[in-house]
Amino acid sequence: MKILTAEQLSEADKRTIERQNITSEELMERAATLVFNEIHNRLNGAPIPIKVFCGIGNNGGDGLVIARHLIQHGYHVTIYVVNYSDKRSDDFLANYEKLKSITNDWPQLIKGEDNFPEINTGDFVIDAMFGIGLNRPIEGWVAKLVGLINDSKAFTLAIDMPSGLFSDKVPGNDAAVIEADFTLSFQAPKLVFFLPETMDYVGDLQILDIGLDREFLAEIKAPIHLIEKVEAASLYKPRKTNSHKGDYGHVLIVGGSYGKIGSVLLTATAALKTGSGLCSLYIPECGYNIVQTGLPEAMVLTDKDSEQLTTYPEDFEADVVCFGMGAGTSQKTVGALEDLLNSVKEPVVIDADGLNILSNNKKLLDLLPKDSVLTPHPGELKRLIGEWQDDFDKLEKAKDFSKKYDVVLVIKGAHSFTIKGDEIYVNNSGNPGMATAGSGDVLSGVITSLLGQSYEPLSAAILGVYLHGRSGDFAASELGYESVLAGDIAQNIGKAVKDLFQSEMKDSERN
Ligand SMILES: NC(=O)C1=CN([C@@H]2O[C@H](COP(=O)(O)OP(=O)(O)OC[C@H]3O[C@@H](n4cnc5c(N)ncnc54)[C@H](O)[C@@H]3O)[C@@H](O)[C@H]2O)[C@@H](O)CC1
Ligand SMILES: Nc1ncnc2c1ncn2[C@@H]1O[C@H](COP(=O)(O)OP(=O)(O)O)[C@@H](O)[C@H]1O
Ligand SMILES: [K+]
Repeated sequence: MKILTAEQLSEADKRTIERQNITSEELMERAATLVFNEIHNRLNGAPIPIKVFCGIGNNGGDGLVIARHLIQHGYHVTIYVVNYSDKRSDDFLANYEKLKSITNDWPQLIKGEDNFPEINTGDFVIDAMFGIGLNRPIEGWVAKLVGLINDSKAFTLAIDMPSGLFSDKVPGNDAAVIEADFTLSFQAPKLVFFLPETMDYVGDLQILDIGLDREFLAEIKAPIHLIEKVEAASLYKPRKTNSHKGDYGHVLIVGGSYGKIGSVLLTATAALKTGSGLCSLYIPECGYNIVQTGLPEAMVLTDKDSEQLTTYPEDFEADVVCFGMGAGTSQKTVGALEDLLNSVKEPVVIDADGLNILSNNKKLLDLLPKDSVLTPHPGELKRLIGEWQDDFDKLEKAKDFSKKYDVVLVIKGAHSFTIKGDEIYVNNSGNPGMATAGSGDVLSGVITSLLGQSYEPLSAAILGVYLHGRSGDFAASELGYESVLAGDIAQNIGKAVKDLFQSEMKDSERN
């Protein structure tokens, strides 16, 4: 799904109005009625106090339409107009008029702190103050109202965007932003919904298809995509009946050191579980018995050093090589990575200490084969590309890095970002149960396996990140977040792959 900017969405609104020959008021009615339907489906007529806070632009207009439908369906609704300016939009005014015929309870005007209502924990608050039109931080008494709503702990539903959040920049440190429990957003997700610095304001997210012009949406150039099941399934390559293990790639996992052999075991398990035909490991000698016992399906070669990697087996023929997990960063191991990069010409996967070695020895970056996949978590990324000012700056720097070294970057996190040049793919699977030791090692195994199965590097990274998250979702639905271990993620890869072609998740599997 395309992630769009405020400008692109406003343009889509305009084109829709032209091509569908409707008024902007009709489009507002359509969009806000869909929101009402969602609320009605969930509340089912419950007599809880609903407080709708409307701005005076079109986001406020949406709020008025939602409130009108709620009143007509017998809900207990109080409407507040947050009168931060007198420049009311036309569609706001039209819907303000419409209220007259359905209620005698006229909206309450808020013009300052004296007009603030009491907001109780049990209230249901609808935030329709600002949407994509916000062009400067919320200030003064409106900021105080945002604080009051947040402090109330009332369940808060944001319409289109939590008020105070911009679609294209991060709010300042003490900016007033609604902390929504749920956001119902129109037509397309916005990037800030997924960035570490802003995602917490959004709560649970649902995108409503409000029927904006299909042709325009298809044509629009969007360098940022949200990856969900349909997008992941479109990348999947089915196995052929008439095939053998040689068709599915021989992966070589290089890593491990004394006390950190488990990491390579996790990576190799994940690679085999993702479908690699053959899996070999190159590890220090101390790991030999551990790996041969823990994973009899894998083959093991050992370094001459018993505790750390010092070389790379140059004449070994693998389809793809992955380097780094548990390897340590000793000078001898730097040499091992240098040997590897001097002998391998196909894209490699570099993770963990492999990334740390690259950060400490920047000249090695020039040796990376084109389209190699690097999978840093934010700490490793910082060492690789330097500090950033905010998440938008981070993405710019990451794009520059990807272009400079011609590599695919996977920035891991609650939503992992896969970056190649100017293209960004935001993952939407996974859960906090995956914040556990070794889950990154499993991801490297999945991506390496897909590369070995002839997926293009970018596709291997996008699909690998999605499948890894989905495997974590299956693990968490069975075990609960706290009990998910990295090995459980690897054990559930098969379910994640099967699930690509199953249409609906059972509720019990939802996270
Ligand atoms: N136009 C359409 O066809 C549709 C628009 N929709 C709604 O329209 C919203 C966008 O509406 P608007 O463009 O009217 O903008 P908003 O309602 O988001 O904001 C209102 C106005 O407030 C002013 N403003 C911005 N920041 C301010 C601040 N910090 N303090 C005081 N005033 C400030 C701006 O001039 C802005 O236009 C969307 O988020 C969505 O909710 C939906 O109804 C779907 C269809
Ligand atoms: N809250 C979360 N939601 C979704 N995925 C998560 C979450 N926390 C961690 N993950 C995923 O788990 C993995 C953690 O990797 P990493 O930080 O390298 O861990 P380790 O070094 O222990 O292997 C990443 O793929 C990341 O995207
Ligand atoms: K809002």
